[in-house]
Amino acid sequence: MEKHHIEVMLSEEKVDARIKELGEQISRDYAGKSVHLICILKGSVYFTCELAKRITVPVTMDFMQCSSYGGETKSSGIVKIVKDLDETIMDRNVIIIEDIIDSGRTLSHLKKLLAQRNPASLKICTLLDKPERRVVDVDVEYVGFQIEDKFVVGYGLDYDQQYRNLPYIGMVEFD
Ligand SMILES: O=P(O)(O)OC[C@H]1O[C@H](OP(=O)(O)OP(=O)(O)O)[C@H](O)[C@@H]1O
Ligand code: HPA
Ligand SMILES: [Mg+2]
Repeated sequence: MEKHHIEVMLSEEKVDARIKELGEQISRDYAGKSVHLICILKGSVYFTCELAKRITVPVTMDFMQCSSYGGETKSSGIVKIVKDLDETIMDRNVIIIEDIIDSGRTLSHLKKLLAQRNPASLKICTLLDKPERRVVDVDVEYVGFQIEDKFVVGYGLDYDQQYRNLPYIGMVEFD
């Protein structure tokens, strides 16, 4: 890893307050139904857990893992499925939960893959969106924050597997 330090971009209070709002919005949108949250490992673990606590309709969860970044700050462009879902999503109201949409490659690939499995509905919820970096277009229904083009860590996001446990979103500044 290059020499770097971390600066706060979004405080713990801001992130928590926005997740509460997203939970309330999802609860309203799915009133009278249940939701099946798909947590994309590893980055979205923290966000998925906090969001699930703020949703008031019945929630079930499953986990999937893709990888494209490895130890780099640039996507390799190849999305690998490392772990598939345990359960069927057929006829369920599925929401893919992501920590960040950057190039859009991961979510575009996942949305196509999951749409083929006949869910009742399929939406995407991401904590962070970096629109400037988009290479592949993807419709995202729920966005926590739009951010500038900085490599960010914390709240599940890593730089070479470090910093996931920071309770805020920090940006990596290279010294
Ligand atoms: O829009 P994209 O350019 O595809 O980037 C977004 C994806 O990259 C990160 O995952 P990563 O592959 O680093 O796995 P991780 O969650 O285990 O860190 C992040 O969690 C998203 O899944
Ligand atoms: O800014 C980022 N930080 C960490 N992981 C990422 N994966 C895509 N973009 C990022
Ligand atoms: Mg990563």
